[in-house]
Amino acid sequence: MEVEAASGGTGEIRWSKLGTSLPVANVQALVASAGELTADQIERYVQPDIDAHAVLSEQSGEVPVIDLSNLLSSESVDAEVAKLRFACAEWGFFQVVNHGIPDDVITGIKHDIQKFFQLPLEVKNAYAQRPGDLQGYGQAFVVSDDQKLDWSDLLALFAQPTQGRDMSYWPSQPHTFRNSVEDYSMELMKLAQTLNVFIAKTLDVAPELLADKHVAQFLRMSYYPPCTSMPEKVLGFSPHSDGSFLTILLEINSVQGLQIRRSGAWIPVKPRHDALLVNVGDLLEILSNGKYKSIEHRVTINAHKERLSISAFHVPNYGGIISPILGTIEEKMLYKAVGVEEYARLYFANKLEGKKALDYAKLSGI
Ligand SMILES: COC(=O)C(/C=C/C1=C(C)CCCC1(C)C)=C/O[C@H]1C=C(C)C(=O)O1
Ligand SMILES: O=C(O)CCC(=O)C(=O)O
Ligand SMILES: [Fe+2]
Repeated sequence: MEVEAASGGTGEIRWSKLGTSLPVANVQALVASAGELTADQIERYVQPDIDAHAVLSEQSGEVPVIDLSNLLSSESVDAEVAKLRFACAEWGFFQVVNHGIPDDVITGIKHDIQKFFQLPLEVKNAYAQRPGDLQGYGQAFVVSDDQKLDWSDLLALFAQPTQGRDMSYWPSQPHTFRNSVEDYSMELMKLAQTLNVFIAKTLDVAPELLADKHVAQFLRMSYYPPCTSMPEKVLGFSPHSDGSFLTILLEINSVQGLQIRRSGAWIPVKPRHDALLVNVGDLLEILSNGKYKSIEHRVTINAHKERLSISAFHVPNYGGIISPILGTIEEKMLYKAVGVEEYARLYFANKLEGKKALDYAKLSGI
């Protein structure tokens, strides 16, 4: 599909004006400059407690796998819905296979994101975040001069609804980039809506109640450079839960790095070339009254290989309100009703710290 090269988002869509991150060094350039990092630079990235001892690699193959073709077939739907319910309730993460996204769309986005991050810094900087804006090339969630920094760079784009896009942030190099992102974004919107229908089934609520929960889509393309000198001391993405309703992740180059927190341990997720990884976000935890948990996760860094991924955060309308829906409340309401804008503002105003943002929505007693 052709993407128009217009610039400027529409006035009523204010998603990306949610604040900004403090400017910090470009990590890819830091690594490419090859020289030893100064002690001050090292200090900004060294994490005090990575609990490497708590990594349970033997459980890495256990993340549930959901077969979308089984959900779409009348003979197998009930059994697959039960698997989906288990995945959302017990893991908060699942791999989706037979997701129906055409191979050329996946190949295109993977290729073009890799090409974008290979461009010279000055070319990428033409899309640098501007003050007050979440979108663009840079870093996120840096709110103070003394916090630990993540070992990664990112390109963040507001992708849906299309009238909210600011094309001045959409790279025109490689020349296929915009079309690849457009095609991938549209396919993911369809997938998210389909998943929504079945998530509603797992909660025994009418699908219409979830239909407006995936209206907007924000894309984060992450580049995690290798770190030869101290890979076990830095993190590509600090522990956090996603502020979205549902996140869909494509691991671009199959380098392992993502770990999810389960029973106090960290479980590495084995990349699967044939799957998309889906996770429950904070807003779905609220809507399901805590039946489904947005699970804390983090990204570790490889000593020799770069890692790339694209996360698609699906969220309701900016003006929407999320609260536990009837049918999910067994005894009492555990979360209060929260405005999506209100939650988004809170989420971006602070350093990501595990599931701390969600405390805001918790009613006392939990
Ligand atoms: C882990 O990152 C996120 O969860 C996230 C989510 C952002 C959002 C909300 C918390 C509420 C609704 C809107 C929105 C989708 C923006 C990340 O968003 C992007 C934006 C930047 C910058 C980024 O790094 O990821
Ligand atoms: O890169 C990854 O594997 C995960 C990224 C992530 O957690 C996020 O974008 O929220
Ligand atoms: Fe995440």
